[in-house]
Amino acid sequence: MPDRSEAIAIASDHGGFTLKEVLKPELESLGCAVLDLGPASNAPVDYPDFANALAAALGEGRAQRGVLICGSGIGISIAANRHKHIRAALVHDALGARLCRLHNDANVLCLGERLIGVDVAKDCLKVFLTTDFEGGRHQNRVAKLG
Ligand SMILES: O=C(CO)[C@H](O)[C@H](O)[C@H](O)COP(=O)(O)O
Repeated sequence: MPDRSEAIAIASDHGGFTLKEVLKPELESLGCAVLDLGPASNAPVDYPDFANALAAALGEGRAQRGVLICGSGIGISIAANRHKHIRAALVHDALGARLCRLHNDANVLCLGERLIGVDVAKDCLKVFLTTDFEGGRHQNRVAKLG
């Protein structure tokens, strides 16, 4: 289980709003404090604004890891990875969620609401939160990401 003191920030655009609302109680049931950075409805918004808000929350220590959702997961992951302290992984299944933690020490999970089902998304979330970075040969590689 995740560290109970860990806060997880979550944000989306309109294309990821419904899945964001589904995953919030999942995060709580996993013992995480949830920092919802919006949006508050599925009215059209621009995904970079929400990726930037989440990056700021992690940079300021208001959350330790994050979840970002848009329609495909692509735009919001691109936006998040423009921040040096963010390692955002766009994931489509539990194996991807596991590998992005084991090998890449990803600190942000990105999902595409229009591409994956709710149960797969819940699996990805749980695996992302419960898998530790392997370190070892991966440590230097991750350090070289900047
Ligand atoms: O950024 C994306 C695609 O790379 C996301 O899927 C967005 O949610 C999507 O582009 C939003 O599209 P919409 O037609 O404006 O709903």
